[in-house]
Amino acid sequence: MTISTKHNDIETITGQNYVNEVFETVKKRNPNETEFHQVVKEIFDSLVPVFARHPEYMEQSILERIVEPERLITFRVPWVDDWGKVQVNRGFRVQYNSAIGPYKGGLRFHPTVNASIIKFLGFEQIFKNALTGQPIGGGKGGADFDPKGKSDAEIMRFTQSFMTELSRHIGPDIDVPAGDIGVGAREIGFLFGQYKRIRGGYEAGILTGKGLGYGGSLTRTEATGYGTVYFMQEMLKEKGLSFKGSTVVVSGSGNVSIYAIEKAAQLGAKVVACSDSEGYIFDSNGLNLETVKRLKEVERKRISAYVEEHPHAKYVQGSDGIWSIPCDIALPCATQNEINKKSAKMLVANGLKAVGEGANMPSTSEAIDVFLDNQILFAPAKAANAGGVAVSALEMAQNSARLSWTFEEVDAKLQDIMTNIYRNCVEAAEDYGHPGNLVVGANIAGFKKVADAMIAQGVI
Ligand SMILES: NC(=O)C1=CN([C@@H]2O[C@H](COP(=O)(O)OP(=O)(O)OC[C@H]3O[C@@H](n4cnc5c(N)ncnc54)[C@H](OP(=O)(O)O)[C@@H]3O)[C@@H](O)[C@H]2O)C=CC1
Ligand SMILES: N=C(CCC(=O)O)C(=O)O
Repeated sequence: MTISTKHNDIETITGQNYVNEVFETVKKRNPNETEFHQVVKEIFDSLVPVFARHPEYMEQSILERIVEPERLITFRVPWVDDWGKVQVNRGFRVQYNSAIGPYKGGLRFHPTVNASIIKFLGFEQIFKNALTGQPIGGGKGGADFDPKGKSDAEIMRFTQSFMTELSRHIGPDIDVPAGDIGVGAREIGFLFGQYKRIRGGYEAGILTGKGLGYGGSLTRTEATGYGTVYFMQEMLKEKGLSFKGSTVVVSGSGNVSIYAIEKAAQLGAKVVACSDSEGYIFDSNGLNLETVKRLKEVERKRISAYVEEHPHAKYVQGSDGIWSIPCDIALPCATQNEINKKSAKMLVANGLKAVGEGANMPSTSEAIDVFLDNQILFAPAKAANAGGVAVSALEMAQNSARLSWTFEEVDAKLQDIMTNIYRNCVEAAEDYGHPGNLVVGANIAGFKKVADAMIAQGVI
């Protein structure tokens, strides 16, 4: 069905004109949302060659539809701190796109969370989830709550208040949240308990990243970090490179970072540095991961405490400085825009061979240009870090079937998924005239799957 649109002379409208026109509308409709604009521009620019071959997407105004969330919910989150003082935070959930499945995406608790952050993460999630091959749509949520320094009791009271509101909008076949920055096993547990209390029934599939004792999946904790390394392994292999014997720098020291370090080391790499939001550690012998895990996952300490146990190591204040350390492979696994143009140039000058984005949008667009212009192997976030949400979808499948797979079974599925994502990105890049550019490949491969489903389902 061809719907006539304002583009009545489609043949003269190039894909770039169409993209530019819609992007201007996006900026006007979403003023000052810089992170959201950044991710939209990257994805839109990748899609230009698609419209030349598929004018039907322009005729159906697919960009105008896909960039506008199906709904964005904000809500008040009141809670009482340990001194009896009432605190108020703002909660969000963007239910971005359900063309290929229920909304699926993490929850981020961090003081910087706002509509722009949630929409950038949610828009990115649509295409990431499509790349996994799993039946999951795109969503994301969170709150401007800072978990750092809060007691377990305060975390519980905040998450219970947050879920009291969010529970109105989610369900195992509607919207399934999970973890992200500031939302780990502890927070997921409290969220699940409150949801179960409100629902009055046991809906295991309402959240993923659950504890193993109440419906969680083996390998989910490791999945994002492992998956990033599995994706990189595919990319390196094609160039005769490997993690074995490579020097690696990994930013962050949270869930994604820790398990990227673990898998890289298992493959024979020497991981010499990691960071947190206050600074980074450098250990020329290779990081002692057991120490990092205990400091971060058990004692909830700053990464600076590492040097008290390993005095030969160095702690430097300021997390940005980590990119001055010479390495073969950089794995940014902390947060958005952590690698800028200056850091990218420094990495390249120091002998960088490959980048794997474990975090969401960790490289600025200028940094990506530096990597691609210097033929650095670049694994973009929506492809490289899709292992987490992919195993979340496997957790949903296990919950639906009321069974549990072994660690090895899930890990094998994860490896297959990451290999397929890599192949699909390579093929899409070649097919649309950008061989080797996995940014373009990932965006096109993810977009086409969602766009075709949207067209099949009519103008809704
Ligand atoms: N968890 C998941 O399943 C997935 C997560 N991701 C992405 O991976 C990244 C890390 O997430 P995750 O490991 O889950 O989160 P965690 O909260 O477990 O860890 C986040 C890490 O990044 C650091 N960090 C956070 N904000 C900043 C900042 N502004 N500057 C420097 N460092 C910072 C934190 O340091 P500090 O402790 O000092 O705050 C911490 O070391 C995020 O971009 C997330 O969106 C992507 C796919 C899946
Ligand atoms: N935070 C995540 C994981 C989302 C999920 O597992 O639903 C991401 O893909 O960015």
